[in-house]
Amino acid sequence: MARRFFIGGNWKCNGTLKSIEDLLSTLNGADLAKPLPEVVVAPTYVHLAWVKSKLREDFAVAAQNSWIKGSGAYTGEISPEILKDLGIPWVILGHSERRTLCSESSQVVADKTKYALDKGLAVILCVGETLEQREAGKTFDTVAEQLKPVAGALSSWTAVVVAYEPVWAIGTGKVATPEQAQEVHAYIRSWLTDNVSPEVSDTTRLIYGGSVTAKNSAELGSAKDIDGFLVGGASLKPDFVEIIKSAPQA
Ligand SMILES: O=C(CO)COP(=O)(O)O
Repeated sequence: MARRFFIGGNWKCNGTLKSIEDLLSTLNGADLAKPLPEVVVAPTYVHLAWVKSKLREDFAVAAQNSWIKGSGAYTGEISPEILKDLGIPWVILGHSERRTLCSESSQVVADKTKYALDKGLAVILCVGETLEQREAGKTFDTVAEQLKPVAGALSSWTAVVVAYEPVWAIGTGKVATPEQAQEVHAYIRSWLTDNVSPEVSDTTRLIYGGSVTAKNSAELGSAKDIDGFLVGGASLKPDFVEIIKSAPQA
C-alpha cells in the first residue's frame, strides 16, 4: 500500500521572533509541486500557537513533547489535552535528546505515546541507537527494546509515524548511508510484522532522522523502506524547502 511521504522539521530549542518570521515567510512563499508530501514542523511550546496561526494551511505543526498524564498539578508540563485544545495535531515523543537528557525510559515513552494517542494526537515516535550500541552490534536489539513497550501499550498504530534516528547521526553532520538507514528500516518493518501485525508493518510510515540535508535527501528518500524524514538543523533554513522538493512523487 502507498504510504504518503512525511517530512518533519524538528526545530528543537531554537528560534527568535525574527528568525521564525523569516522561516515562515520562506515556507509560506515556497512554490511546491502537488501532491505535497505531509509536512509537519515542530517549534518550541511557546512558539507553537503563533506558528500554527501563521503557517500555510497545507503544513501542520507538532509539539516536541507532551506530559504522560492529563492536565493538573504538574508544574512546567504540557498535557495532550492542552495541545488538542489548541488544535495541535502532532507530538514528537521519545526523541533521543529527551531519552538521554531527561532520562525518559522506553516505558515512559510508551506510556506517553499511549496517552497522547488516546487524547487524539498523532505521534512521531523516535527510536535509534548510540554509536557505542552500533559498534557493539546492538543496533537491532536497541531499536526492538525501544519498540517493545510501545507495541505492548498500543491497540492502534494508525496515528503513529516511527522515526529512526541513530544518535550518532544527530547534529553531527555524519549521515547514515542509504544502505545503513534502509537496513534498520527494513528491520523495523519486519519487527512490526512479527510483533504487531503485517498490516501495521505495511501501513506505518518509517522516517529517517540524522543530518538530513538538501544534498542527501533525494538519495535517502529513494530507499524502499524510507517514507520520509525528521529534519533537525536543516529545518531551520531554506534547505528545508529543498528537502520537501526532493520527496519522491507519489
Ligand atoms: O534530531 C533530529 C531530528 O529530530 C535530527 O537532527 P539533525 O538533522 O540536526 O541531525
